[in-house]
Amino acid sequence: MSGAAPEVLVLGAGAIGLYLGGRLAASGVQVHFVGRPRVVEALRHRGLSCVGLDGQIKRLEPTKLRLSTEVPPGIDPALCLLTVKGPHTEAAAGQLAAALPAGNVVLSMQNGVDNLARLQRGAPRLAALAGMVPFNVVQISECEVRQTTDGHLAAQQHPLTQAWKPRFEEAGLSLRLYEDMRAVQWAKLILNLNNPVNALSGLPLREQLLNRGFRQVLADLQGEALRVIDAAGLPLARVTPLPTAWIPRLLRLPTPLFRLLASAMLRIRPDARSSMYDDRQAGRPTEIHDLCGAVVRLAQHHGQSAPLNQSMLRLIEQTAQQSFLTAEQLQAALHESGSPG
Ligand SMILES: NC(=O)C1=CN([C@@H]2O[C@H](COP(=O)(O)OP(=O)(O)OC[C@H]3O[C@@H](n4cnc5c(N)ncnc54)[C@H](OP(=O)(O)O)[C@@H]3O)[C@@H](O)[C@H]2O)C=CC1
Ligand SMILES: CC(C)(CO)C(=O)C(=O)O
Repeated sequence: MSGAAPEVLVLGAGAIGLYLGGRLAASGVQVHFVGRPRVVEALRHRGLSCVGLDGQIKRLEPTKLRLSTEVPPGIDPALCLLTVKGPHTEAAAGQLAAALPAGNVVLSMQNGVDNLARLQRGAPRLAALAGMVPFNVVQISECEVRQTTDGHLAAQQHPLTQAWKPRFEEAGLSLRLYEDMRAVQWAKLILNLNNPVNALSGLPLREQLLNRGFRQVLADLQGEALRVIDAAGLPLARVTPLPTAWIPRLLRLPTPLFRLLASAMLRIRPDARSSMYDDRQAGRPTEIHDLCGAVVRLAQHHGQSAPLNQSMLRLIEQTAQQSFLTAEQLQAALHESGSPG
C-alpha cells in the first residue's frame, strides 16, 4: 500500500463504491475504501477486480488497497464518494460528520432524491453534493464488480467536481456536470421505477424488458410519476437518448418494434439485474421508499395521489422474498390494490 495521503474516500464498499473507487485507484488516484468487515476481509486477501463494459479488467492487488471498516478519524480526503444504499445514509452521514474536517465535499452517488437532504441533516458542516450513476454494476463477489450497461456519470457543477472531471475521465469514467441535479435525480428516478418491477419479476433486466407485460407495468408506474412531477412543476433533465417523458410510450410498443427502437436501452449484459433484486434476495432493506415512496410523497405534497406507486411500495414490502410474479399477476396486483393512501 502506498504511503501517500488518500485523495478519495469511498464510504460503502459495494457494487458502485468498489467500481468507481476501483477504477479511480487503478488510474493512480489514492483511494481509501470503507466497507463491511466481510468485504474488507475478502479484499485484504484477494484484492479487487473491476470489469469494464468492454470486458477489460482493472486489477488491484491487496497491497494496493487501503481499507477499513470505519471512517478513519483525522482522514482529510479531497473528495468523498457516498455509495451506501438510501436506508444507510443517515448512519453514514453521522460517521462522516464525526471524522471529516468541516467543509469537506461529499458526493452522493446514490439513487433517489432524498439522500442529499439526509446527508446535509446528518453532517451539516460538510459540503454535500449530488451525483448520479446511470449504469448498472453487478457485484459478482466481495472482490469483483462488473459494469453491465453504459452511460455518463453526473454530478453537481462545483469547482471541486470541475477539478475532478479529468481524473474521472482518465479512469474511464465519463462525468457530466449539471447545474440542476434535482432534475437529473428525478429523471433517473423515473428509470429506477423499473427496479421493483425487476425485483418482483425474478428475471435478468434484459429478459424482463423484452417482456411486454412487464414493460406495461413499468410504463404505468412511470406515466403516473410523470404526471405527478408535471403537476409539481419539477423540471426533468435528459439523461437518456430519448426525453424521459417519451419512455413510457416506447415501452408500450410491441416487442419487435421495441427491440428495434430501444436498442440502446437493451444493451445490457444478459446476467444484469437491478440493485433492488439483489437487496430483496439478500433480505436487506430495499430502496423502495426512495423510489416509489418519493413519487407518493411528492403527489401527497401537491394534493394528488399516486396509487400505482403506492401499491408497488406495499407489494415490495409484503411479498415474500422468494416469490416472483408474472407480468399478468403483477399488473393485477397493482391495479387491484391501487387505491390512494
Ligand atoms: N448497483 C447498481 O447497479 C446501481 C446502484 N445505484 C445506487 O448506488 C447506491 C449504492 O448501491 P450499490 O453499490 O448497489 O449498493 P451495495 O449494497 O452493493 O453497496 C453498499 C455497501 O455499503 C455497505 N455499507 C452500508 N453502510 C455502511 C457503513 N456505514 N460503513 C461501511 N459499509 C457500509 C453495505 O453493507 P450492507 O449490505 O451490509 O448494508 C454494502 O456492502 C444506491 O443508492 C443504489 O441505488 C445507482 C446506479 C446503479
Ligand atoms: C442502473 C439501474 C437503472 C438499473 O440497474 C439502477 O440504477 C439500479 O440497478 O439501481
